[in-house]
Amino acid sequence: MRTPLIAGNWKMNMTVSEAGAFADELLKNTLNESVEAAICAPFIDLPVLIEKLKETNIKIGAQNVYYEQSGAFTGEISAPMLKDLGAHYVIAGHSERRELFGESDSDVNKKAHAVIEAGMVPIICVGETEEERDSGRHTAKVAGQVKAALEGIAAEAAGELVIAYEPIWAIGTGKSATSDDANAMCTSIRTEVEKLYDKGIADSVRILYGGSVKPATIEDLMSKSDVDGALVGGASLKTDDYTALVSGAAR
Ligand SMILES: O=C[C@H](O)COP(=O)(O)O
Repeated sequence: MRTPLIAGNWKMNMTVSEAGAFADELLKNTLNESVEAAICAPFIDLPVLIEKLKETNIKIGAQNVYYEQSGAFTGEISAPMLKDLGAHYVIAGHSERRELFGESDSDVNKKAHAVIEAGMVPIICVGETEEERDSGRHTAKVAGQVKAALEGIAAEAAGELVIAYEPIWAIGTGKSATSDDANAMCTSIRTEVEKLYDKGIADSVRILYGGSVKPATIEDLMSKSDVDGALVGGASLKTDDYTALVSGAAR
């Protein structure tokens, strides 16, 4: 049985003061404990979140990482730095990074390796453009991204992974995939993982859907067999919506 996961992705939002205030507000709410809750925040917000939420089960994650351990890489943050800080998750290959910052499948794979080697869990993002879906290439595109991201990842680590299926056309647009379409893609991702490893690993990998998920849509998504939670952008920025998403993800 896979534990449902709601991972907020704050993207480039929230100053340190705002992050601190969010944590203080969140502490007043009761989060459903049968669901794993995580917040992936800008690097500068991680210390305040980790400190303020340390008595809770909420896991804190980063939104990016550089795959080298240390060295002359001005402006970058390494996986060992994030681990030392207390991060649990690191998003790798979000479509905004792929599209706006030129991140390749190979970069995503190196990032996933670095995160695992440092003892954290990558949330690997995959997803197709609207044009790829309209032309029927979405399944192949996503399978290719999964295969490339998992290249060389050992079976022991693979079962712990989180993969987020985020159709690019549904991100921040208010246009969500139907729960059936989301589930069909999550199923095909699980099938790809089974091809690369085995059924046991495919059954334990958590696969999230992302793209305009709101408190009003989470229950329908979670009623589907292969959707294990959501990676949530906009709706994770308000404590009450975030709390409602966690409640709605309970099975
Ligand atoms: O990582 C989260 C996704 O990009 C979804 O963002 P959104 O919920 O604002 O559409």
